[in-house]
Amino acid sequence: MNPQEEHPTVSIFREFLQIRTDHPTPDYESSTKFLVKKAEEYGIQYEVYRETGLPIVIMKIEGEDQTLKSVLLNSHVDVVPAVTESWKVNPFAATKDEKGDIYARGTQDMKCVCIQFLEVAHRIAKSGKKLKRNLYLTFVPDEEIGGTGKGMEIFVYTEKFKQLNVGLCLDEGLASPTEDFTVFYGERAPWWVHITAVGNAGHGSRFIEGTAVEKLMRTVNKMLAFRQEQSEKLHKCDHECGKKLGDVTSLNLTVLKAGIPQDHSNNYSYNVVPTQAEAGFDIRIPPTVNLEEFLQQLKDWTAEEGLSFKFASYIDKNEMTKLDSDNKWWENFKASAKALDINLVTEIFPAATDSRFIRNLGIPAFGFSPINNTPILLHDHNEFLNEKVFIRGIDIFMGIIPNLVNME
Ligand SMILES: CSCC[C@H](NC(C)=O)C(=O)O
Ligand SMILES: [Zn+2]
Ligand SMILES: [Zn+2]
Repeated sequence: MNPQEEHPTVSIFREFLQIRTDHPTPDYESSTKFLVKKAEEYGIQYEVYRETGLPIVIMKIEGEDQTLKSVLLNSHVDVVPAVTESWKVNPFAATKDEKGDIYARGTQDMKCVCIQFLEVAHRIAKSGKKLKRNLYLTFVPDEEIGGTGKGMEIFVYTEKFKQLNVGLCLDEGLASPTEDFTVFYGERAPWWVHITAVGNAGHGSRFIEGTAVEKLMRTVNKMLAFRQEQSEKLHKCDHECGKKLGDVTSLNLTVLKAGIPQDHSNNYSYNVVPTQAEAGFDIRIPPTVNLEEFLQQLKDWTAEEGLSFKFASYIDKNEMTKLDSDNKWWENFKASAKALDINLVTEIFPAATDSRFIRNLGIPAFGFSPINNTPILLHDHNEFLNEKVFIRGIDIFMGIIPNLVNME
């Protein structure tokens, strides 16, 4: 290839980035059409599964032994919205600068991995050599809005998923700003809690007792005190004991509502004590925390009369993938990394991915995006990935995935 020419897989990546799969109205029909066309071109078996209500593209490279558990490469095709005014380029144009940095929403999260997985399948199919196990690729919708409803949460309970007979799943990780690569073996449980307080009304000039806001504030303050404890645990300990964000419980007050609107012009009735006040928290709980005990903690925080809560996101089970010598997949993965001379760092993913639905079925899953020496820019403005890092990622996957699929 002429050094001036763009690597063909980079061109495919840039084309895929231009497909508008951003929320709130992801164009899944176009991404499906794109992937199907590639599968046809590469001679890879595929089907478009629509039973969950949105298209899931499933590709298969048949292995020698159908009785063995398969390897699943799962990626989501949707991306979060981009605030165009805050970007230095159009976030859906996949502009490449003189350094080879490609700017677009989804460069890191996770259209890079979609195309890397596709290229790995392409190379395996092209080689004509059969691997031991079945290799599947799934391209799923709606991960960015939780994977619930029509996404992975539903798909993993279908007969179709069962038929895939998955033994190991690879899914997204995060970019690493250093030379090392990060592998995620679990993630924190995302609990989104909406607390409502009701209390007494009255004139704003009086000392009204038992107001909704007062009750809510007491709870909010208890929860923020817990937040402070956890933050100190992370920050005070950072250098001494190497705690990472994924090892502590984070809690953010992300919704706060009270007050009686007066009209439609942002005015409030400042002299009316409102009877209702609400707070929403984004809580992320490490898999080492007992979720039943944490639920009890939440009940204790909201025990005062007039307070209630409901979940906007909740899981009562949060399995990790064990990284011990009994996990042959992990041993195999590590051996490949060693042969590639890359250094792996293992962590708990601080946010949520579709892997949680896989791990909760008891299936091991690794979150791994082969991106190093790159700032973590998922969901951020000016998200980018360098083309060389992207291409090296395919070689890294080629050094890992066939070994996993060939595992005895
Ligand atoms: C409750 S599911 C939400 C999923 C989203 N995932 C990422 C990677 O940002 C999150 O963690 O907020
Ligand atoms: Zn993602
Ligand atoms: Zn994301």
